Amino acid sequence: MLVLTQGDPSGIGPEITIKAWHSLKQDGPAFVWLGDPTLLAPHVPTQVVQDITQGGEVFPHAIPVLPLPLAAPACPGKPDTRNATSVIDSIRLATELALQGKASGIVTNPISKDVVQGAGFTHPGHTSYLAELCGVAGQEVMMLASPLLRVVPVTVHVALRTAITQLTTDLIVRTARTVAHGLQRDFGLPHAPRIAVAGLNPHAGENGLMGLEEREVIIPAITLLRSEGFDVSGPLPSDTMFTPQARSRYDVALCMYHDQGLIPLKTLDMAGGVNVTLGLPIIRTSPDHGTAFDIAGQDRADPHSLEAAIRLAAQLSANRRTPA
Ligand SMILES: NC(=O)c1ccc[n+]([C@@H]2O[C@H](COP(=O)([O-])OP(=O)(O)OC[C@H]3O[C@@H](n4cnc5c(N)ncnc54)[C@H](O)[C@@H]3O)[C@@H](O)[C@H]2O)c1
Ligand SMILES: N[C@H](C(=O)O)[C@H](O)COP(=O)(O)O
Repeated sequence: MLVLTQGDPSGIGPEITIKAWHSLKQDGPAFVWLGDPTLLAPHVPTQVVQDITQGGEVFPHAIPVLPLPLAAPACPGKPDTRNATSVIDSIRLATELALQGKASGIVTNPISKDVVQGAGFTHPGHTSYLAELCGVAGQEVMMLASPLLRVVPVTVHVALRTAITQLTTDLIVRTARTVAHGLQRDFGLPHAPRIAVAGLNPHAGENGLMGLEEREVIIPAITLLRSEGFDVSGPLPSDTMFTPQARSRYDVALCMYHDQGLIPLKTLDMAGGVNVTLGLPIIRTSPDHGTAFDIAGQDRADPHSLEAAIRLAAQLSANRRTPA
């Protein structure tokens, strides 16, 4: 049974949860909502459950809820830091259920990083918080996966200037190892994952004419990974590595910074994209988008990325239980 966190109650999480439930209620995968039931009712039937195992029998006719009350009423589009504790508790409690083996995985509705950080949350988002809760801090990797493309940013939620200073051969190597393991264990890739490594600079540095990071940082990482038997190509010019022809030659693109990977992923497939955290002892996915405060409460949110996240979490969980 999957657990779905409530996310920021003023965002589109409640709306896309309701829409996803209508799509999944007959054939699943089923989930239990961990949040304030007033966010869903009266728009949709809900039923409080005492135990996550009761979720399966409830799901076809109501959203099963593990209740977690908000501190203040949620107003769509107007986030309230008074609810930050409830937002964070939903993530923490869902993680505990997964670590105890009671939940097969967790799917997280979007949170607003600056709202929770305004309440003292010190992480840049779910990913590092989940790693801390799971006791694997520093081993987490963020992947955005869709049927059209998988991207992994080696540096993530930091300023671009900081990302460039954070880029090291060791970080690229460690990230690639985690990605290869996750693609084989959780995604069930039947072959050695083909990893395409992006350059950092235009034209991948043009042999040092436009930057030295490829020569001094990225190529040494590729060389070391190849010596360990990984199927790695690059450094590739990132302006041509996302064409259909180029994408057919790899299973995942290792990108040097957040937008280098997330722009092509969300441009190609915002509805089918899913955020997956690799390197954790639990399964975690989330939609590839955020809280969309600008459209919250207007019945305009597209639920497809959340539905894809729920389906992928169920698939990854099954693959982890019965490895190929
Ligand atoms: N997975 C996550 O928890 C996650 C992901 C990205 C951003 N965020 C957070 O969300 C907040 C807002 O971030 P942002 O504005 O950069 O990104 P966003 O994804 O919330 O919104 C960007 C644009 O895309 C639209 N959009 C997003 N999801 C949509 C959907 N399902 N249907 C229709 N339109 C959709 C929004 O209306 C907006 O115009 C920030 O605080 C950020 O930290 C969270
Ligand atoms: N995938 C989102 C993005 O970067 O656009 C999100 O911010 C990820 O952050 P967390 O899953 O760590 O909250």
